[in-house]
Amino acid sequence: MTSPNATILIVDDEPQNCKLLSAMLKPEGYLTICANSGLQALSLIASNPPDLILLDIMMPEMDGYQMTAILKADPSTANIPIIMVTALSDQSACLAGLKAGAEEFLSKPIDRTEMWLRIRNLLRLKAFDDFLQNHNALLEQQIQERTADLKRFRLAMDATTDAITLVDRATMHYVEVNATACNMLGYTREELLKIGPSHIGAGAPKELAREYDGVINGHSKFELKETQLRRKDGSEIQVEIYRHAQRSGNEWIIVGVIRDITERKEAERRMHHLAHYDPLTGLPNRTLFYEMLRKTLTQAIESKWLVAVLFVDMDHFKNVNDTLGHMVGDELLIEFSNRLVQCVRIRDTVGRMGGDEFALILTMEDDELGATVVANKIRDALREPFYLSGNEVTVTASIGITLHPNDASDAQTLLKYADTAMYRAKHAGRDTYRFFTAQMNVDVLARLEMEKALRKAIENEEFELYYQPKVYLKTGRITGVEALIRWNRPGHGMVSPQFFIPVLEDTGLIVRVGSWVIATACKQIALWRQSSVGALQISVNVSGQQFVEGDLDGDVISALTENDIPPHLLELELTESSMMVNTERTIAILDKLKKLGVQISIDDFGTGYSSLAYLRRFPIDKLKIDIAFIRDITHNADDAALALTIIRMAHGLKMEVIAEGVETIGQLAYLRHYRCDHIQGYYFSPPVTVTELEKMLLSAKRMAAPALPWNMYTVQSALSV
Ligand SMILES: Nc1nc2c(ncn2[C@@H]2O[C@H](COP(=O)(O)OP(=O)(O)OP(=O)(O)O)[C@@H](O)[C@H]2O)c(=O)[nH]1
Repeated sequence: MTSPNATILIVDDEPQNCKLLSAMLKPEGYLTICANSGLQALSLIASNPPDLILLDIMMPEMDGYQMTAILKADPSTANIPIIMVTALSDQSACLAGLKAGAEEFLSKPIDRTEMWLRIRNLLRLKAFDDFLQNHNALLEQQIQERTADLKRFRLAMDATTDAITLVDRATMHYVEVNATACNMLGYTREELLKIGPSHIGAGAPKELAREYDGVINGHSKFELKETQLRRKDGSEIQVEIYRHAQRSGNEWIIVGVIRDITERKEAERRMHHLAHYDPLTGLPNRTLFYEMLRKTLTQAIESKWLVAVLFVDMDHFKNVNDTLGHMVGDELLIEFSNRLVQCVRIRDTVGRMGGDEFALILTMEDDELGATVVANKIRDALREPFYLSGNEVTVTASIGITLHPNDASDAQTLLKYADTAMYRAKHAGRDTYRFFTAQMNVDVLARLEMEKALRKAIENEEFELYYQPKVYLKTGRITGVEALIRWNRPGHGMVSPQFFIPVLEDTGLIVRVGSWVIATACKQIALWRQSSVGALQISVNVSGQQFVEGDLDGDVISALTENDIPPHLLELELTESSMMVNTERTIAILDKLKKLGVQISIDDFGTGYSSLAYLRRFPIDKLKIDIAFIRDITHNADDAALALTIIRMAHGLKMEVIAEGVETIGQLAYLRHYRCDHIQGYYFSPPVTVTELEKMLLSAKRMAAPALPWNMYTVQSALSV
């Protein structure tokens, strides 16, 4: 402070001296305070520090030296300049004053100008000193704040889960890295600060420099890049780098925030795999298969290749699931897919379309023979049994083949056509292949048309029941009838069940139609009971789907109660294969109905599983020998032997036997001879309308016993061979 109104403390035990000095200073604009002793002075300084002290040396109690020493020892007063005022003229007193810490001294008598000059200079120095001290304190505070900031920043940098790196564009070296960067890359900080991003596989130096310049020049202000980095141990790490440029003086610093995305990438890879591959077999799923087929077709058009799509469906796979369980079914699907893969070349594709359906893409340079070769290869590969959890299983497959460009040129149509051709192979008896033909398309459309018409037929009640009599061989009398559905399709006349039953089965409509048959048959039983026809048993055919998807026991029970008829007048005819679906449930339903008194019969016996031992689990009253064995019974020894075995075994199990499709007297004679219980067939009557049947019943039509022995000798000699 140089302004004259600085405060000056005058310390002198002589009040006169104080007054004199005050009088000298006031005109210069200084404020003065006086103290008569050292102690008073110290107390004044403590409450109101002056800018300068004029201090007498010789004072009682505490002299000027002592007071100076005290003030200079205290940091809060050390910078107050002290001028010692002494009457002593010797040099040693002055030096002692300076030694004690005083800045200046004045000799009495005091020269006004000298005093003014000294005071002014000391005040100037003090002001400068004060300024320096303040400035230093400020700088120190700033440094402390910066250090704390940096510490916080470092802590934050090190605490983040992202790696942060600062690269000097000029040297392409790291100039700063956080702890996460070190952990992520497996280097120490010191090691990283000696290298640059190109050392850890971020890119070739030139390429990286180009990228950094792009960031610097603002082509991409913030740039996000997915890449791989190499750890110190050589392992790779998937990262996402977010980069931006920061100017630092004349240099550019590239700040990189690096995130480890290895897990995310793995999850993405897994999701992609799940979305495109079948988890059971590991084969491409339907989605990926389509994609691959589309790509193959594009390439094939360019290269003028032929492409074949094969649709492969296992035959009767459901039986494996139902008899050996789903786990074994799964095992079979895996093994089956392995065999398919082995049947094709590496460049071909095998995919799983769902369930037991697989599809293949084959590219061929010449003709469609290649497709036939593969289809046969598949069939041959399936000849060997599969060994699944201790079970030996043999399966066959039905294969549909379609060709590009012959049949279609887009993936969807090709696959649809291959599927259609596969169905044709199924209908042809399975274990075979079929090429798609234009006629198949026509058939498919006709089938769709029929499906639509059948839905309408259910609503409009266009179905009718015909009845075929069953004759008891001991009496020749009609003891029951089989209800056979007919469809009186408007504009088409009577449609044979062989055309529409498979469509009802495939579409699931059989469940609704099956219920209708049961209800209608029961109504008819009731009507006959009330008429002169009397009690007559009707058997109805039941589909496996009625057990699984329908409410068979509910349908039967309500039809019986609504019409108030004794349950034994209703017989359910089931095929062997329908009993193999969901066996436990089927047995439970049949047991329930059997307990009520409903009769159970096995239809088409001999064509399916044909294990009597297995069938013993079911509550069966009657077996119906399939028409296929009856047809040639009189001249085919095998058929005759089989029919005989069935009759004997069934009787052994206390079941009755009925033969269907009996058309000739020879067949009748054979069956009667070997004690078949009932027959049904054109020999006695074809299926007829209710009216015709009623006529037959009322006229008590019966079957005369054939005159024996009708070519029985031929049959017997054939059997004895
Ligand atoms: N074990 C197992 N079974 C499956 C799987 N996916 C579907 N299925 C079963 O596969 C069967 C497919 O049967 P379908 O093709 O309709 O009939 P099928 O018995 O093979 O008879 P056809 O094809 O007419 O010869 C059904 O019973 C499904 O329940 C699966 O991943 N594992």
